[in-house]
Amino acid sequence: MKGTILVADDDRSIRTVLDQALGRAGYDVRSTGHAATLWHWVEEAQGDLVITDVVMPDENGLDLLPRIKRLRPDLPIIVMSAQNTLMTAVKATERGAYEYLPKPFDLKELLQVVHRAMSAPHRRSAVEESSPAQPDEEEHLPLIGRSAAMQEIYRVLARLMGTDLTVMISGESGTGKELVARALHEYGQRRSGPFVAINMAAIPRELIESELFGHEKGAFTGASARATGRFEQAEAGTLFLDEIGDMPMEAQTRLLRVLQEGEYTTVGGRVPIRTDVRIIAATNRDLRQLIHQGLFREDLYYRLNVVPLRLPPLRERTEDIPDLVRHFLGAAEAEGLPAKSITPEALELMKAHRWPGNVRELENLVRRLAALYADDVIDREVIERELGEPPPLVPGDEASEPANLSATVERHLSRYFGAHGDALPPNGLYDRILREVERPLISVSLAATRGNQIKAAQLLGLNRNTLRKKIRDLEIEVVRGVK
Ligand SMILES: Nc1ncnc2c1ncn2[C@@H]1O[C@H](COP(=O)(O)OP(=O)(O)OP(=O)(O)O)[C@@H](O)[C@H]1O
Repeated sequence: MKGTILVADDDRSIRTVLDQALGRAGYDVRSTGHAATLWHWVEEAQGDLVITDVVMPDENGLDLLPRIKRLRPDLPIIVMSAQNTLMTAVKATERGAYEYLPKPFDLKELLQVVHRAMSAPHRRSAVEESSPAQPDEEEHLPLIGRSAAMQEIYRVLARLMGTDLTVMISGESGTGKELVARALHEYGQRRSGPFVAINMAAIPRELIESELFGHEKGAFTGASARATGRFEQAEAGTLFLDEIGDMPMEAQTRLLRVLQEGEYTTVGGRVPIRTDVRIIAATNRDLRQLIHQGLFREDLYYRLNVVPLRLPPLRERTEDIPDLVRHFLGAAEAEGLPAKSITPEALELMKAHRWPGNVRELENLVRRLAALYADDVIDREVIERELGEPPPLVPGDEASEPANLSATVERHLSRYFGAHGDALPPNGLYDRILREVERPLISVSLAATRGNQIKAAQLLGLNRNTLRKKIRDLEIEVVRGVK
């Protein structure tokens, strides 16, 4: 036997699955539906690893964790939970869990974690007994969403909690980059220090260096007095550098030096100032592309990209929309706006929307409805009116409307299959069909924008260079100024 695993979960089917899978993998398994029995086994010095659920009839598994850790600090514990909030992930990690797995979990992944835990030299997990990150049950920085994508983010955040690592958050505008940066700070070691945010895109380029590092009196025209910079303000805390891709080259060079040497000088100053600041950067632009174009320093990129964290756009996690809507409706109510509910049909319609502005767009819509809409129930018609049918790409061109576009694809497909009789079509169908759809889509967009590739890229939600490449690859003719 490779060792004994103690399993606690009140769901019999999960116990059965784990019994079988772990047994087959060569482990001895003891399982129970009660926290008390698990605790009893642990007290008796049984088991080499614990896998526990959080909600059990007699006790919360998370409350058991510190007790187990105190009694047997070397016993690794894997926590599984269907609650799937950031708080559960954070608490499990904070209380010494070896790993946290949101339910439903992938059995293969669980087995990998078990093998890892059993073969790792049993390190004592750092249990923060004295200062829990967030003593209250309520998350005061609520990150909403239980989709697989968000759960992965919670797990990374929980793991980062005990570290001071530099994090690079990427994601479209409005996906929650700043919220995640704040959560990293609030649940991290520096939570008693300041959180200072600066948006590179919002500050005139020539002022960025002085904003970041401060300046001496007379350093430039208009510098009538010495001013502190964000680095100084963030001392012993976290500095959030938003839209880092918009940072001018000279400022990048200066920032790189700070990251390498841990000190900087103010603009116009000579004396090096030591700094102790954790950096979190964010970008909605493709930094690799900026590097390629010579607009971003590659060495700085590697310094910042220690832990990359990608926030998915809302359209990739539409299952989170109902929770988000309820959350924002609740927030509006807490601010004194009338209570409202929303119908399932309205939510379905919202799930079908593309949300180019991501969570921010959704939040604004819900707030607007909470404030301005008279009825208590938000139904499908309201959402239809608010989100509106997207206008045809080319006004008057029916074929370019999305519904007709999919009909066109279907027509193409049936023609395609028809041409091959009963025989299967040749391989590579997916790419062929995509090319067939891509071509008219790009041509129509270019026609709609009179050949303006920047506007067409915006319309399509494509990067300008990606569009250019596609135009070249698909040999699309661009006619300027003609509709
Ligand atoms: N998972 C989430 N749960 C709850 N609220 C969210 C979530 N993600 C984003 N929000 C809310 O959406 C709004 C936009 O989020 P945030 O400002 O963090 O996005 P961002 O990615 O930093 O945007 P930008 O790139 O435009 O600065 C905020 O009001 C934030 O509270």
